[in-house]
Amino acid sequence: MTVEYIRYQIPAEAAEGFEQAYGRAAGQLAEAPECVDYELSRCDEDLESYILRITWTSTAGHLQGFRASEHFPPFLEAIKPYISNIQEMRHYTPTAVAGQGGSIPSLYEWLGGAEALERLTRSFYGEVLKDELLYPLFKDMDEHHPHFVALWLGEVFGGPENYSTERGDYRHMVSRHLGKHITEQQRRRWVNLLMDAADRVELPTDPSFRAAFASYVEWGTRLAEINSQPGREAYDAPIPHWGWGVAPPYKPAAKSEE
Ligand code: HEM
Repeated sequence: MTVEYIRYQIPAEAAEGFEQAYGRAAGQLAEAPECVDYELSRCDEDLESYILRITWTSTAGHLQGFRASEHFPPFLEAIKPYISNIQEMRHYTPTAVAGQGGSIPSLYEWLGGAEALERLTRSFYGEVLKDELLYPLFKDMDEHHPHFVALWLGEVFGGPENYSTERGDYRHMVSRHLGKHITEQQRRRWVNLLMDAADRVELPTDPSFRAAFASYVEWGTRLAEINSQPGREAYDAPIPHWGWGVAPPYKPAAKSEE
C-alpha cells in the first residue's frame, strides 16, 4: 500500500472551481480498482492550501495501473487546469506508527476489560463441557483454557497484548485447532453458547457492540473450523485487532466541537 500526497496552492477565487473539479475527478478514483481511498482537505489556517491524499494498492498500481486505465483520461481532464498549482506530488509508505485515538473506546474497554472477559469465558466453557456436541472436543482441555481465550479476546478487542506476551502468537493459536475436525454443527453450537454466555454475564447489549462482537465471533469460528480440517498446517499471521466496523457507538457532537 502506498499513500500519495498532492499539495496544492489554490488562490481563493479559484477554490470553488477546484473543489468542483475534484468532485468530478473523484468519480474516476471511486471506480479505479487500484485506489483504496482518497480525501481532499483544505487548510484551516491557510485557505489557499489543499492536500489530496490518495491511498493506492501500490505505487505500480497507481503509475502502471491507474495511469494506463480508462479512468485516467477523464480524471486528468477534470484537474488539468490546476496542475501548475501543485507544490508536492509524492508517494509515501505508511510506517508502523499508526492507530486510533481515544475518541472512540476500544471494544475491550466497552465490554468491561479483562475481568468481564474472564467471566465470559469461565461461564462459556462451563456450559461447553455440559454440551453433548462440544464435550468430545473439549474434554481434555487445559484447565487454563478459559483464561487463555480471555487473553486472546482481550488482545483482539484492543486490550493489552497479553496473549502474545504470556502465551504465544497467531501460529500458536492456529496450531491448537489443527486436526480437531470441527464440524459446522459444532461451530454453530460454539457460537450459540458464547452468545448465551455473553447475555448471562451481562456483556453490553447495545446494537453496535453486539454487531462488532458477533462479527468477530463469526469470522474467528469459521477460520477455526477451516484450520481444524485434515491436512491443514499452522501459519503465521498478525493477531487481528477488531474494531467497531461501520457502526461505532453514537456520540452526539458537543456544542463546542461543532
Ligand atoms: C472466535 C473463535 C475462536 C477463538 C477466538 C478461539 C480461541 C482459541 C485459543 C486462543 C486457543 C488456544 C488456547 C491456548 O493458548 O492454549 C484455542 C484452542 C482450542 N479451540 Fe478455539 N477458538 C475459537 C473457535 C473455536 C471453535 C469454533 C472450536 C470448536 C467448536 C474451538 C475449539 C478449540 C479447541 C478444542 C482448542 C484446544 C483446547 C485445549 O486442548 O486446551 N475453537 N481456541
